[in-house]
Amino acid sequence: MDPITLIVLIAALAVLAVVVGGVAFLRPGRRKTPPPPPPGEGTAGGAGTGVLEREAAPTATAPPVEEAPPAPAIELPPPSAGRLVRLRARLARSQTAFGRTMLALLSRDTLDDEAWEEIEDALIGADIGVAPARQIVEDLRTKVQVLGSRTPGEVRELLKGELVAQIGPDLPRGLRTEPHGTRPAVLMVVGVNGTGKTTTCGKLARVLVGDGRTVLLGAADTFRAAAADQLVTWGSRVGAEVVRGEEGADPASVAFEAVKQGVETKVDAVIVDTAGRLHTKTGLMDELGKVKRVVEKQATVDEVLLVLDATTGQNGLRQARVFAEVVDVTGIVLTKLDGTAKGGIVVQVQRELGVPVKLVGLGEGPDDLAPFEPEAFVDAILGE
Ligand SMILES: Nc1nc2c(ncn2[C@@H]2O[C@H](COP(=O)(O)OP(=O)(O)OP(=O)(O)O)[C@@H](O)[C@H]2O)c(=O)[nH]1
Repeated sequence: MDPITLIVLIAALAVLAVVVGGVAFLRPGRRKTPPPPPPGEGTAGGAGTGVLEREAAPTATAPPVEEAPPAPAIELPPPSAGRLVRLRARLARSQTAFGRTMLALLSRDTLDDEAWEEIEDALIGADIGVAPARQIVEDLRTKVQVLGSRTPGEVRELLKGELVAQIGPDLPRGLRTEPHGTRPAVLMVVGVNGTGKTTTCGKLARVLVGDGRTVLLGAADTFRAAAADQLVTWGSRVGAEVVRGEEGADPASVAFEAVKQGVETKVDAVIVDTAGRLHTKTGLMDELGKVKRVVEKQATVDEVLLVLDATTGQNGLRQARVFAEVVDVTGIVLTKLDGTAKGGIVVQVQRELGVPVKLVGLGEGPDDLAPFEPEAFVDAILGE
């Protein structure tokens, strides 16, 4: 091939290459796929290319994802220590009339027989009971004679000493809530309906959770379905499971299941709410006795707490006595102390039933249940 033909051939090949390359470069569908749009973009149509719109289409038409309802927030109640001091204003409101009367009477210049009688009447009026009232008056008379003249501070200390002594500062008031190895502590709550029994179970669960324990609630008050519903509400607020049965189910079987589940799930404490119908003493004895027996097949019953409404006075005390006769009560929960000026019931109920008041209810709020402390109680009655 001569050089001229060769040059012409090379030039023709070069032109061909440029034409083919240019066509290839201009062909559609060879572009790199762009990066996915940031969330929320590129799915709404509008300015995007056809490819992007087609790819985004499934997302745009996907059924809306149903949002799960927000889980209820689990509350962490405050610890129980010092609660009575924090709640003393509740007591003061209802009790200071008694405290003020007593201090005024004892501060009189002359304390004659009539004055001492008035003091005794004021004590009896506060539901302290006749025998303890007489005892207090007798002691105070002797001390006042020894003292001679009395300053208001001395009068207050004298009275405080007498009231605390009658309440019994050394009675064992601690709740037994420690688990036994892998077995939970079991607390049974008994008492007449309407005294605040179910509310007490709920508040007690909060007390224990606030003190760092895990709790399971047993709704063995199968007589009133609303009581179980109430417990479920209390439990859900602090993350405590509730074992309940059908309305009218055997209370003992619910209590058994509750303790069984408590053992299996290794909670620290099981609180069992019971029905408090005062049908007949034998019926009550059978029912509570059976509940206790079946529970004891799996765990020790550490506390049987009797709930008593402080506003019901003698009548409430009479009913409470029936419970104390059919089960071995280990402690009293005195509710509604915020609604009575008769705080002396603490003294009477302990004497009558022979068990210490361990907890007091001072309102309808969830954390208005406090461990009972005699000194703080008397301080609240007498005012600071
Ligand atoms: N003021 C005040 N009210 C209280 C206290 N304790 C409970 N109550 C109220 O008393 C009412 C009765 O309480 P419940 O717990 O339903 O009574 P219960 O004894 O369980 O009654 P049953 O479930 O029928 O056995 C409720 O309105 C409570 O809020 C308290 O210490 N102070």
